[in-house]
Amino acid sequence: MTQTIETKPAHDDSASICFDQVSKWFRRKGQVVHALSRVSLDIADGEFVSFIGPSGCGKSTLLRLAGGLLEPDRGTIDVKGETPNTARRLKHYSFIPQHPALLPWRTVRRNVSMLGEVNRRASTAGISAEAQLALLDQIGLGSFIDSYPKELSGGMQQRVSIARAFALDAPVMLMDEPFSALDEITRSEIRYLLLDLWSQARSTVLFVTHSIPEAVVMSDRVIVLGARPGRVTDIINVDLPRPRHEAVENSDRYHYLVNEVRVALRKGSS
Ligand SMILES: Nc1ncnc2c1ncn2[C@@H]1O[C@H](COP(=O)(O)OP(=O)(O)OP(=O)(O)O)[C@@H](O)[C@H]1O
Repeated sequence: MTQTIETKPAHDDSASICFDQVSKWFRRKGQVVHALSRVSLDIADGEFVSFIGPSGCGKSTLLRLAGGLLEPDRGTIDVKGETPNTARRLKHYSFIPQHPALLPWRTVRRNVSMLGEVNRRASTAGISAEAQLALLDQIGLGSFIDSYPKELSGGMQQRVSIARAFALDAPVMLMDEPFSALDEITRSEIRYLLLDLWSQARSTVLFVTHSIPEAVVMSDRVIVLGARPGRVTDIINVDLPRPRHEAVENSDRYHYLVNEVRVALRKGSS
C-alpha cells in the first residue's frame, strides 16, 4: 500500500515551498512510468532538506518539479506564493548540478559572474563583484580566479560551481547530487564548505543525495522516498547543533540518526 506523509497541514503560510498531493507520470515508448505519487510536503523558509531513496524513486523529478522545469500531472506546488514557473522567471532559484558545467573559455572569476551578467535586467543580479571575490577566497579559490576550468581539478571545478550558485543570492537552491563525482576526501571537505556558505546565505535548500552520512550532516530534515511509485515513506528530523563541522561525525547522536535513515530506507524499499 502506498503511504503519503504530510509534515504539516498543506499550505502552511510560513512555508517556503509546498508540495500538495503532487503526482507525476512519464510516457516512454508506449509505457507509463508512475514517477511520483501524492507527495505532500512543506519546506520552511531557510530550511535545508535532503531527499534520499533508491535509484529511480523520483528524487530528481521532485527537484525539477520544484524548479518549474516539469509540470505535475496532479497536485500543486507553491514556491514563496508563486507557481514554480513564475518563481523561475523571478529568478528565485539557483542550481548546483552533479557536474559543474563551467564555460571553458571563461576564467573562474567570469564563470562565477556569468549568471549575474545574464540576470542583469532582472531584479536579482546577485552579489557584487567584490563579494564574489570574497566568496571565491572563502571557498579556497582565491589564487585561481584567473585560471580556466581545464587548469582545475574536479573538486576545484565543483567549488566554482558552488560559488556560482551562491553568487546569485537566490532564496531557493536546488542541488542534485552535487558531490557524487568527487572522491570521498574532497567530498567531505566541500560539504562543510557548502554548509559554511549556506549558514551565511540561509537560502532554502533542496538537496538530492545517495549518501546517508551526507544527508544527516547537511540537513534539518531527511526526506526518505520509496520507489514504484516514488512517494515519501519517512521523514527524519536532524537535531544536530549548527554550525556543523567534521567533529559532528564523532557524536553518538549523529550515528543514531545515520542508523535511523538506514532503517527508514530499508523499510521504504521493502
Ligand atoms: N524525461 C523522462 N522520461 C521518461 N521517464 C522519466 C523521465 N525522467 C524520469 N523518468 C523516470 O521517472 C522515474 C524517476 O526518475 P528520477 O530521475 O527522478 O529518479 P531518481 O530518484 O533521481 O534516480 P537516480 O537516483 O538514479 O538519479 C524513473 O523511473 C525514470 O526512469
